[in-house]
Amino acid sequence: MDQSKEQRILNSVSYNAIKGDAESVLDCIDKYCSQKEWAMNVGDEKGLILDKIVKEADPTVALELGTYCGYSAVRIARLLKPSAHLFSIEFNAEFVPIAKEIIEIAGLEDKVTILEGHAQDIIPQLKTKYNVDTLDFVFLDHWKDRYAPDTILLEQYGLLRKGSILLADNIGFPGAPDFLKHVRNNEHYECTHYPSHLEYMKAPDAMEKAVYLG
Ligand SMILES: Cc1ncnc2c1ncn2[C@@H]1O[C@H](/C=C/CNC(=O)c2cc(-c3ccc(F)cc3)cc(O)c2O)[C@@H](O)[C@H]1O
Ligand SMILES: [Mg+2]
Repeated sequence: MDQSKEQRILNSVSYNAIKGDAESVLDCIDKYCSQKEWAMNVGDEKGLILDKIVKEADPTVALELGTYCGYSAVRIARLLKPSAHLFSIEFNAEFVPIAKEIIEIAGLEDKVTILEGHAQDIIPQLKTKYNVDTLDFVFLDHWKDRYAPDTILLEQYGLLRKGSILLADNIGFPGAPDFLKHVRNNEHYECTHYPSHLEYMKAPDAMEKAVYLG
């Protein structure tokens, strides 16, 4: 059976990236997806905004919703301090092994745990099953209509603390209007908008940072 696009991305990383070098893994994926096959990685331009916010947050415990091929997991994990950890939730069984392999090629397998399943099923288990207290940073990049309900779940399960930083991709396109409605004009959040462009394209996109105020 033909390989999937995600498998071809892994092949390219496996063949071209320098083992243990996270930057070379990111560069390889960005090159492949801008020159060969577009894919929905956060990409190099919005990736710089992600880097900035992760450095600002300097999280001990981080969560990502929507691992996909692991591009943003590598992007985030490469910036984590030694004691820090990233949990990344992904429900597509085809993507999980691909992401695991890409994270391993980047040498970041000890910093990232991929939790296979639906976010709405796993978020309620983070404290009990994964020993999480509260989350310092959350990157939302999964189905756009899940951003709002899953943010509410994070609140309801006491996973956010004063100062927890949420960063959401694709606020411009495909858009996440319910999420924006939830965090903007909400006294529990302080929001910042970051205009940018769609990964590997000229089309406009944006990211939104929402700091939980408790
Ligand atoms: C509740 C739940 N639980 C667990 N995993 C979950 C989950 N919901 C989704 N996932 C997982 O996360 C990824 C899904 C990402 C969705 N991202 C986008 O749709 C997306 C689309 C574009 C785009 C832009 C222009 C176009 F013309 C077309 C598409 C750009 C983007 O940056 C995107 O992120 C994917 O790996 C999926 O399995
Ligand atoms: Mg995205």
